[in-house]
Amino acid sequence: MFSAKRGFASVKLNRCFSTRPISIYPRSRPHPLPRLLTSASRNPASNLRFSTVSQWNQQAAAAPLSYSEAAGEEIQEQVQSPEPPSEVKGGVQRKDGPITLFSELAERGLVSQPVVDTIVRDMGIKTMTQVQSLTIEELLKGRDILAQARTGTGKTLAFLIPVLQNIINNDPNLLDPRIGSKTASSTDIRAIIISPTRELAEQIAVETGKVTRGTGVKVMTAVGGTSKREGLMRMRRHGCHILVGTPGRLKDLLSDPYSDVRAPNLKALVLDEADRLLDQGFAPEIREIQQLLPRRQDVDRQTLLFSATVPREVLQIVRATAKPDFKFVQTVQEGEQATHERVPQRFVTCNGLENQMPALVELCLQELKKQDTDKPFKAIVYFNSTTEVALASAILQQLKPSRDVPPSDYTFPRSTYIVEIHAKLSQDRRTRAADGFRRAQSAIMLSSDVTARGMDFPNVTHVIQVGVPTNDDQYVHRIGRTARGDKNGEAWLLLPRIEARDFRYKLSQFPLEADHSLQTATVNMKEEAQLPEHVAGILRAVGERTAAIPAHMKADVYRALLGTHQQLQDKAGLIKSMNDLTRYAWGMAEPPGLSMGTVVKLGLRGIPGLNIGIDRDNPTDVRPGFGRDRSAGGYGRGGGGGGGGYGSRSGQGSFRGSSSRDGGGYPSSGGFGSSRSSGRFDSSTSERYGGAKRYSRGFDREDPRSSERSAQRDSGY
Ligand SMILES: Nc1ncnc2c1ncn2[C@@H]1O[C@H](COP(=O)(O)OP(=O)(O)OP(=O)(O)O)[C@@H](O)[C@H]1O
Repeated sequence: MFSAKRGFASVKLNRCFSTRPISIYPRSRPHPLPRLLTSASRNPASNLRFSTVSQWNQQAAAAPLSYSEAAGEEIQEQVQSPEPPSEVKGGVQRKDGPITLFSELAERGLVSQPVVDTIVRDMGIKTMTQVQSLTIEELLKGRDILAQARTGTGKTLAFLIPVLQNIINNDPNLLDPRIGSKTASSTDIRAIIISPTRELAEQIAVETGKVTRGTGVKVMTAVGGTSKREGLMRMRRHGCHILVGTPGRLKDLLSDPYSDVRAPNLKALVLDEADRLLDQGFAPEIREIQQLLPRRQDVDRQTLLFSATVPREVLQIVRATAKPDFKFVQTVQEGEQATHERVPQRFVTCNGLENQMPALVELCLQELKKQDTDKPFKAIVYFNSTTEVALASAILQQLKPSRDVPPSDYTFPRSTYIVEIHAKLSQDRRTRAADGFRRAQSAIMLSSDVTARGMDFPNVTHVIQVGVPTNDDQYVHRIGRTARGDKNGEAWLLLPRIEARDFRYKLSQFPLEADHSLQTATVNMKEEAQLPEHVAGILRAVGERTAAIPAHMKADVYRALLGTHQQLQDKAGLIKSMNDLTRYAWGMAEPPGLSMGTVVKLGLRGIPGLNIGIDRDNPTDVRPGFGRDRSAGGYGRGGGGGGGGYGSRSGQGSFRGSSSRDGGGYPSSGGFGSSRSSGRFDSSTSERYGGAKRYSRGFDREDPRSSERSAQRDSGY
């Protein structure tokens, strides 16, 4: 957990435990709603939109089609945005206009002075961001709000301040730390904040601890992967006013008749990353949590929903269930993508899947060379599956100088912190990885989507995505890890040629520019070539490190990639590319085996090039040539059949394409297409090996709909 020593909250936060979850709120306004119209009173200086259901009916006319109107439903009012810079610069605040300075919250008697002092004096935050300016005052009135604002624009404080103040307004004693502490109880929780990931829940709890410092309001966390018992003991001992957690553990606590965790006077329910929490993966648990809370007819509470992305369906769900005074605050203009203008976005087309790792290493080396003490290189590299994260981490870790690895042009500086994070690690390791990366100056974090949303790592200079993300929202959230607050950052996307169509389809609306600076991206690994020394050097370095990776790890990545590329139409092209990866990058004599069940499930039946009937997950499969023992030895440097992968012997700048005849150089062939293996890779032969019944594991894309669900099951995500 975070501690004051590490530069986080001095308030002691406690984590507890695990799981269940929406028709979001009870329907509280008449249905069906009349079709409403949009009025537009847009401030020319503004690109903000602000809507209230109660105002919809008063709107009469015209104006362009709004988001919701286009959807055939209600209306939105376009209202003025604040203009913080000019007003704030002059130090003169309009007393009737939108609030843009935190100090004014106290001056207007809206927020208690000690709370404002904490924000302004202790946290050093004086001026509000747009989303804060547009929501805080409204939320203080107890309204339901769904707010959409760009990543890194302070949405957390936007909901924390009103949640805290409304609790204090309801029970002013809580402003006094002594009295508040004495009256705190786990059976009288006043606010619940739900986050889709454990790391984010912990981060929000730390932020809440900062804001509540100096008051008697107690903050606790409840996330999976931690001891439920210990968490409960802490909660009972210290009490809790604000509980921050993940859906599974919250549901578990609230539904447990012996937990003593209750919220009979709940004032606020916050859904951070609301669209994620309301999608199919989490919605059932959120629904169950709501059913465990007092009915809104009996106890009035507000619901606060925040995210950088708000798909239309989410808006519709929320509208259908929110209070009549519900507002939709949107600081991202309609049709505009919620990525920051300050993030240059580049894509690199790699010749094949086998070029991605060298291109990643080349990019990191290139950017590390440019770093200086004022701006150290700090990158998050996103992959679409946990196995890819693990493999990349294993390779990159070995590119750091050690007893066995002398520093060279192809190694990272010793000071570069390299760490992996994904849902299959223990919670303890995940927390340590996140903490370590947060504190590090120069660092590379290999990550699945567990860190894609909400995580506020300081000073991230680069977000690099390997492969096309699941959808455009995921792209937005990932690149939102950089350029936070007033910082700058850049985003890179490395994709193989086979994903080009997918890329154009999913990400066409983003301002991505082609980049051709990475030479390793375009090398044709199948042909002999004379390469510049530094290109050959990178290929050699990556090849040697790849050779040392156990075969089963590569086989897992192979299966995961098949899963994450399921939507690709060109199956034959996919298998060919995958087999090139296993051969030219990993030095495998033949592709990892797949059971017939897996092949069928993936829609690959009849596709040439598969190695069917051999599944390392099947313990009865003892055919020679497969499984860990053989293939572990089959990689790497120059074994006759093994290969060595990337340029393991391509010194002096020369770079030799593979040939099954010479079996050496870069990369060696290892019998691909040799008589021994021929026949295995055609579908007719494959059929003969069919019959394995188990569905292979390894399809572990951590995308919003599959893996987080399984992660949730596995580890209380
Ligand atoms: N008014 C402000 N002025 C300057 N910095 C702020 C302000 N409000 C919040 N911050 C800081 O900006 C950073 C990003 O805030 P936060 O994590 O709340 O962003 P977010 O909008 O929730 O992002 P995401 O969409 O990624 O979840 C934090 O470090 C926070 O302390």
